[in-house]
Amino acid sequence: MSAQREMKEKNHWHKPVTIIITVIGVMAIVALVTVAVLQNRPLSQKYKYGIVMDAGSSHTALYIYAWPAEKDNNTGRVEQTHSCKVKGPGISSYASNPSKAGESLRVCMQEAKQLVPANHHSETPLYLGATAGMRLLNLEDSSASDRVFHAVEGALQKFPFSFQGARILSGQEEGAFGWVTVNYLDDRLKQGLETKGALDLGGASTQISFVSDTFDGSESPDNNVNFRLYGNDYNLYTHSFLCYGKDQALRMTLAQQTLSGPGSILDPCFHRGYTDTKNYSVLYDSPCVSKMKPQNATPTFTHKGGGDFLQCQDVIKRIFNFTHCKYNQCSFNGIFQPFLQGQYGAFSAYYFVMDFLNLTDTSIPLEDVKEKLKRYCATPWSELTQQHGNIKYLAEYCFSGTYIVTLLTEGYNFTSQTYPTIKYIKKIKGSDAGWTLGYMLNLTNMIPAEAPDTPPLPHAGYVSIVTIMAILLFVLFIVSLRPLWPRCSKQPHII
Ligand SMILES: Nc1ccn([C@@H]2O[C@H](COP(=O)(O)OP(=O)(O)O)[C@@H](O)[C@H]2O)c(=O)n1
Ligand SMILES: [Ca+2]
Repeated sequence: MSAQREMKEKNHWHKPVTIIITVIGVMAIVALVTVAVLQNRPLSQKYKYGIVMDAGSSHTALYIYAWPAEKDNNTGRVEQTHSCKVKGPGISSYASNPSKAGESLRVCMQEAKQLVPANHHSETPLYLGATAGMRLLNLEDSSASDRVFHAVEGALQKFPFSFQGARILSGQEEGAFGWVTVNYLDDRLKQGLETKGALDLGGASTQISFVSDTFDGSESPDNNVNFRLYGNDYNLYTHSFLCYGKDQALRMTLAQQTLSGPGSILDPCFHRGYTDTKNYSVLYDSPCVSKMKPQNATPTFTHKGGGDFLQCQDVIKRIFNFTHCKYNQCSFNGIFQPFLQGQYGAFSAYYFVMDFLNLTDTSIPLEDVKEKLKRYCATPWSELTQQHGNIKYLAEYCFSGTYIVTLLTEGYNFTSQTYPTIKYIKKIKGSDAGWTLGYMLNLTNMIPAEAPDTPPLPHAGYVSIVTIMAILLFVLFIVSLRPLWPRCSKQPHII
């Protein structure tokens, strides 16, 4: 009994002062770590928003983007949180009734109003960018395109967002911003990795954009866009072919076959058994073909399908001009193009068409792709309508698939060897591939020219080091109290 009491008395761990020191020590560590962690935690996830409307030749789409508020000029990733497809045709189709163009956007705008939190409305920028449909309308009748823009702007200003204007993008902008989008979403820009080329196929124009080591812009300055992003310089080659989107290319191919104004044509790009009566004045109502309009033609012609891939390739090739090139090398129509380099992302109609044809897998050899197209084009129209019903664009997929293969190989010079460098893509990490995201990133200065300063340690590493150091300090403190420790556990026996 007395030995036990004596031991208790000698055991300083039971002294109130030691207990108090230990408790204070533990509390100090907890407080220190808590303050350090809280002070440096990633700030709470408040978001900022941006809205871009893509007024394409065939339709308009609205995209909402969001990003963490504290990181807008830094490392945060901007993501597409919503998209809305406007009902009806593209705004350029409302040339004779502009107010309807404005009205058509209302449903998607209402949706955006619901989805962006109300307290963010006034600070959310809203952009509308128009592409080749409006470029063509502007060429054809600039006051009609002004009226469409006026109506569209009036409609968009009625919404509580920060409307930044509606304008036509140049072909270079459309190509370059598509390239920015693909490489931003792939995280290639921030990490300074080799970039991917971008291939965009629209209805009225098509873009090719890529970085080539053999291109410095001197040979063809019009095709050169320079960027400095995250501390890296990019010398981008880009070209937009107006009229070579798939809908205008179809018109040009039809125009090629109706130059002499026949009453009926057998078109190899349409299926056997397909027949339709078309209006000459409608077919030639576009600056892409208006000069080819046959004289003294009947008002209509019968459009019949022949279903022959190889012949279809031949008529498509006729819309490309390969005869003159004042540069070392050209794609077509006398346009300079450097050597193809690296990987490519092909989106918009490239994806829609190849997806429908089950040909998005580019590990399928090019020869097999052509073989499959040959079989598809030879499928009778009755068989196709039985299989698919009367879906939109069904009659055009033979033409569109053949056009894509011809544009890529004959136009841009992809070969059987380089075809697998193309990937048909719709989305990257949840955001649609297209020019809209790149356009917004540029206008909101969201991609810095220089690499942002990053903290020397990631947050988790920082927390671990603070915790370890605090525990170490406490252990050192306890060790420094050694003279106060109980002598030896065997002491009671000695006594
Ligand atoms: N589901 C869809 C949606 C669009 N598309 C096509 O994709 C193209 C989109 O072009 P766009 O309206 O952006 O036209 P541009 O102004 O970019 O030339 C059009 O040819 C549409 O017909 C498609 O094939 N399948
Ligand atoms: Ca487009």
